[in-house]
Amino acid sequence: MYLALDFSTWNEARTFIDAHNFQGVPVKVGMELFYREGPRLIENLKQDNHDIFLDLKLHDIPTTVMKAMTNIANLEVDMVNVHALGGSEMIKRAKEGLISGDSNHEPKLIAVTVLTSMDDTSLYKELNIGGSVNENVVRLAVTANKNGADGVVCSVQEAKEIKDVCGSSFLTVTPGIRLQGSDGNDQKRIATPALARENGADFLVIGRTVTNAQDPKSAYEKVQKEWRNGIK
Ligand SMILES: O=c1ccn([C@@H]2O[C@H](COP(=O)(O)O)[C@@H](O)[C@H]2O)c(=O)[nH]1
Repeated sequence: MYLALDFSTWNEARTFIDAHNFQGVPVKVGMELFYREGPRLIENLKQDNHDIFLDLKLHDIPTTVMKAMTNIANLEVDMVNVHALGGSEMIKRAKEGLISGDSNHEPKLIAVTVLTSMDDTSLYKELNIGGSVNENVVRLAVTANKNGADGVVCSVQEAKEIKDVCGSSFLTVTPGIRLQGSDGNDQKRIATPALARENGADFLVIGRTVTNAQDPKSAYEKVQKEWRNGIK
């Protein structure tokens, strides 16, 4: 389970981690924090023994993504990602870039399918993309799988079908996690930790349910417990 460090500065993120005893938990670093703090942030988090999912969602021509991934590989994080919509060649080259880094520690390559902030209406009415979200997610997962990705970002709703189609070792990383009755915010495809468990998601990404909670530690533990044990 990755805690999304959606903060503007390392100082804010560290204050939150320390105040609520999240020392050493796996964390997800996104654009907001990385674009402010850069690679030294990763050094700081590694020194503090956090596993790191670097969520920069690369999407560019294959050569550019490959070269960027070579540099990212040297940060020795655990997981990185690209947008699957960049296509098969881009995904292949991203993997090549990760392999060709100087480090022996190769991060897992994850492809973002359809953002969890989108639903069927956003795809069709806004973007004129045919097919349901579910169909598009599964198709992108198959492309990612064929071209060397280790898994995908998807919603909990698609996790089971992706495992059926791509195999059980193909990873499903699922944001949009909410406790029963919590605000979905800008997310459209949300699900509880219990459903994530039922659908076989490998990793949860948990942000505002914890970071905006009155008692973040107890919200985190509730999510963790529900994910491990289901609702009892
Ligand atoms: O499809 C995606 C891909 C990435 N995310 C990221 O996950 C967290 C979710 O935050 P919540 O506060 O739990 O909604 C956030 O950092 C997103 O950038 C995603 O939500 N959906």
